[in-house]
Amino acid sequence: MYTICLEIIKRGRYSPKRALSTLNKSRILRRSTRSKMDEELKSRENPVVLRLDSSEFQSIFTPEVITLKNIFDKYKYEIRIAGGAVRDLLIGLNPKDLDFATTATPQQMKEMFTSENIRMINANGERHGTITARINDKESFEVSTLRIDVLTDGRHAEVEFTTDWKLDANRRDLTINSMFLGFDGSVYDYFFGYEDLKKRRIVFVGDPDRRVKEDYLRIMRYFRFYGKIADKPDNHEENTLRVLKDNIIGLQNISGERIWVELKKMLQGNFAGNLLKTMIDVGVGKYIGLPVSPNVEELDRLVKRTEHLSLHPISYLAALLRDLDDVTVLYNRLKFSGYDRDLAYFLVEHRGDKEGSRPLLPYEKLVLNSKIKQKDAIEYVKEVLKYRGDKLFDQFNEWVVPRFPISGKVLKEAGVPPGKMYGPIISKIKDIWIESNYKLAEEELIKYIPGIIEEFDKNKVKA
Ligand SMILES: Nc1ccn([C@@H]2O[C@H](COP(=O)(O)OP(=O)(O)OP(=O)(O)O)[C@@H](O)[C@H]2O)c(=O)n1
Ligand SMILES: [Mg+2]
Repeated sequence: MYTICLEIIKRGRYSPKRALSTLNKSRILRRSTRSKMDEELKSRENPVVLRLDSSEFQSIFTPEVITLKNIFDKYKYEIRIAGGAVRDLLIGLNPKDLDFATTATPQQMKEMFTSENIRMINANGERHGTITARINDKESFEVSTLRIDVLTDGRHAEVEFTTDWKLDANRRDLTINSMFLGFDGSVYDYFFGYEDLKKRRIVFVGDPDRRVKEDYLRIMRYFRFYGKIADKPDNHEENTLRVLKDNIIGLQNISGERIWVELKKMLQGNFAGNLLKTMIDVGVGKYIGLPVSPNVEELDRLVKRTEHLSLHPISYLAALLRDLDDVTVLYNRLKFSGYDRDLAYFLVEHRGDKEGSRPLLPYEKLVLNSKIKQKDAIEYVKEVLKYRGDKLFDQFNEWVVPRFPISGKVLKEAGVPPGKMYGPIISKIKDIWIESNYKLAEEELIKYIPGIIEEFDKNKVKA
């Protein structure tokens, strides 16, 4: 441990004080321990488990990807597609982005790309072994040097580069995310990820406790990938849930933004409501800004009545919140977008609205009198109707927003002197127009102006 400590200080990335405190907080994996673990870890001698037919993966080889590959070939470095893209291809999904892994060090990549006149962007990743190359000014690719995480504090890692593919697979979170794809279609799978994918099991690579302690965000990722891969809502391994529970406090140091990225994707996937409940059971709630006793009964009701619908991720969270203050606390922790925040406020405020004789009227009013963008208000109303499981959803969907005929220009032409009165007058006429079910036209509406002004004047005198 002493040697590692000295080495870290020597590398100059940490001050001696910070290095010591990081060491105290973290798990040190000495190389001897690491190789012992590797021996113990169930892994495969021959990692090539299958060869994909070219029709299964050719579509990802754009001319830019081929250019990238040719450069690595020319300099005799190995390069393979890594992680999520391999997983997605194997389950028949089109990967949305490709991450590459290579035996070349960042320095070697920099020299190679410089000689080949390839632009490199975002130098920040270099410390962790990632170089981003921009090919043909069209596509950017992240290429990461194979690495092991020597030192982790649950958020960041101090890395060491390697040319051993198995060691790089070994530092990844889940078996299904630890595979590589060669350009000839070979799938390299050291830790039985392909089997787990087929069995729809979400399994950490090696010791789950160690994996989670390396990066506590993996607690959230576990649930996200469960929703993506599993075929039953509640088929977790008991030991895995226990490990997540034991480590839950680690989430407190993970940024809200990173948590929200994972949580949002989880809530957009399968079994969102069930998984949210399991997350609460393992104790995630208080670390992600949910109230001490989230309203799980409301979530249950929501899930039951909306089974056939796809809800906005915010709806599931809103169900757990009891009032507007709860929304503020959640927003302060997760820092979601202003749109998402206002949707949460809107849902909590209007999910219990009572129905009158014109059931759509309150929703029409929300849109027509909205202070936010009309387009957003329409989306919010649709979501609240979905949330309520309301039959009105289809009816509201067909509703065409009518055009309000009165503007400042009309008032001016009707002889109202310009000034502060325009806003309140327009708003009053709008109410009359809405109540008339949008039947009254401009000529009829302007007839109300004198009466409205008279009433305002009377109120002014009284005040
Ligand atoms: N906390 C993390 C984050 C990422 N990874 C590894 O880095 C890869 C890429 O991470 P990311 O892009 O976040 O996830 P993907 O698996 O690619 O999923 P997505 O398709 O949603 O991007 C993962 O597959 C996994 O091997 C990891 O081990 N631990
Ligand atoms: Mg990815």
